[in-house]
Amino acid sequence: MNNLLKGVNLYLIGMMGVGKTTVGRLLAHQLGYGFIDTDDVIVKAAGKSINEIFTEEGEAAFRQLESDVLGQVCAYTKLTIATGGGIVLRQENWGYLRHGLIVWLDAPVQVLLKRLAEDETRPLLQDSDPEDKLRSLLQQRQPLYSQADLHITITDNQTPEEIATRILEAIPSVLKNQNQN
Ligand SMILES: Nc1ncnc2c1ncn2[C@@H]1O[C@H](COP(=O)(O)OP(=O)(O)OP(=O)(O)O)[C@@H](O)[C@H]1O
Ligand SMILES: O=C(O)C1=C[C@@H](O)[C@@H](O)[C@H](O)C1
Ligand SMILES: [Mg+2]
Repeated sequence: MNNLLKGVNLYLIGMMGVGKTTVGRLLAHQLGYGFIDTDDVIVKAAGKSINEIFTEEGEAAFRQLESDVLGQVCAYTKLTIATGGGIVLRQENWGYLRHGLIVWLDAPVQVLLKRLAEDETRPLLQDSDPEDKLRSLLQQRQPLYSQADLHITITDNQTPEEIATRILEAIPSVLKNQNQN
């Protein structure tokens, strides 16, 4: 697989809670790739949490930091990159994502809700109705996520290991399609 990918980066996109960070780490390990999480890089660079960035500087400032980080990491190869759920929102980010293979992890809102129930680190979910919020974010973003090279549908009972294996198994078909273009 490593030979087939020829160092091309893998970008994981999808809604918050879908498992980009968890699965991305496993994929990197299996491919012998480095692992980067854009949210983690932003937190380290800013010296504050994502909640603090949203509260003190606003979402637009966070999105700018996110684009800056993505623009920098796409210069490297042999990376699996877990992105933030909203990375698809900015047109300029697609220019960076297209440097690599884009994998959309897609799970039903009920699965996301269950995973994020106790989690207070996602500012956009600090809402009186998190389920409704997730539904409207997904509705807004679905057409953007669907521009990925690979669409992986996730059900409730699949382990991160199983999902990583499914992605690895699906990659050759996408590379073949890309070579034909
Ligand atoms: N396949 C899975 N089965 C069960 N739990 C999972 C699975 N994948 C991830 N999780 C759990 O769901 C939560 C969210 O996962 P993770 O942080 O990887 O999501 P994310 O897509 O990176 O979210 P964000 O966009 O907010 O960074 C974590 O608690 C993680 O342990
Ligand atoms: O879906 C989103 O817009 C976000 C998801 C997280 O990964 C973080 O990037 C942040 O909480 C925003
Ligand atoms: Mg994450």
